[in-house]
Amino acid sequence: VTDAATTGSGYGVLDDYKTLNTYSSNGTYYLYDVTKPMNGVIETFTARNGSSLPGYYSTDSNNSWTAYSQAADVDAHAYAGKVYDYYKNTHNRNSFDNNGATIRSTVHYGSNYNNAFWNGSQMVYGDGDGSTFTSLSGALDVVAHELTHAVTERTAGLQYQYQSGALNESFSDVFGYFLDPGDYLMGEDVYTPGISGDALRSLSNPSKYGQPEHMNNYVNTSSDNGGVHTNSGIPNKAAYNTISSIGKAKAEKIYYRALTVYLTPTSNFSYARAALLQSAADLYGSGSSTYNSVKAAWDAVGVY
Ligand SMILES: CCCCC[C@H](S)C(=O)N[C@@H](Cc1ccccc1)C(=O)N[C@@H](C)C(=O)O
Ligand SMILES: [Ca+2]
Ligand SMILES: [Zn+2]
Repeated sequence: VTDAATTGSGYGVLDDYKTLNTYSSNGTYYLYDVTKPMNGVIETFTARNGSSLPGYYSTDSNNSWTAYSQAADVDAHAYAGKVYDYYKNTHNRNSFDNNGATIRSTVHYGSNYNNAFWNGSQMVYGDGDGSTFTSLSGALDVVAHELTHAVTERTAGLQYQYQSGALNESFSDVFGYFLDPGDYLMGEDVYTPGISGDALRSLSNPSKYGQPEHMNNYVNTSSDNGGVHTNSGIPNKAAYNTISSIGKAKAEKIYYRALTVYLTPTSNFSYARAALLQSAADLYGSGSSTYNSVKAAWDAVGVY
């Protein structure tokens, strides 16, 4: 019996049709993408609403992934491939370890689970409860957020607490924007399916969703690892200021260089400003308008 890379198709969480890089073996099709360079693999599993990982390979009998129960699998797989392609094509990074590590996702994690995460080895997505979230892999910015945690872990290693943790969260949101640049919203495609126009967070208006957007409003708390999902509003706003003044193409180069060259596990907001300024100087010159825009972006959020 021949095993082979195949092309399937199906519908995502938003009922959107897409083709899929799959694999056939012994008459069964797998969400197993072998099309990436240097034998990189992207593979998708289902936890079948349990909590053991990775769970079971997502399979189909005829390579037509059209069941509603498969929509989360379809998007986790397709969007992981998109994020792989982004890091390779834009930053010449071959997977999160820059050495072709297998990118593994598991969907249908837990019951009514309103979150997604990187567990140090793989991405994990809940189905949501249908009110706060629908299946979280249905949003490209969510997938990019989670895979960027893997990149951060292998590079800056920003500790997931207090200011370094808020930076960790912010870099995941910012690369979520770079993958999904149609808006400055985060999670809008899967957040509150019954309500249109809202989002979990906004990079342009963090305060719209309860986040501070200036250092004067930094929230001192021990919950949520020191408010990592709250205080990320401050670097998120600085990122919006940067992107809106210098454009996406320059901003993504500066952010990638800061993350991979300068940031460290204990970097705080002030150090992130310095790292981004140094990256801007390296790439565009210290007297450049680009450099001055990054400076102004962080001045505006009160981080020096
Ligand atoms: C398991 C413990 C929590 C891990 C937090 C993960 S990394 C996380 O930040 N998940 C994102 C998911 C996301 C990303 C982009 C857009 C929408 C939703 C997140 O922001 N989770 C929120 C709900 C949170 O944990 O507060
Ligand atoms: Ca978005
Ligand atoms: Zn996160």
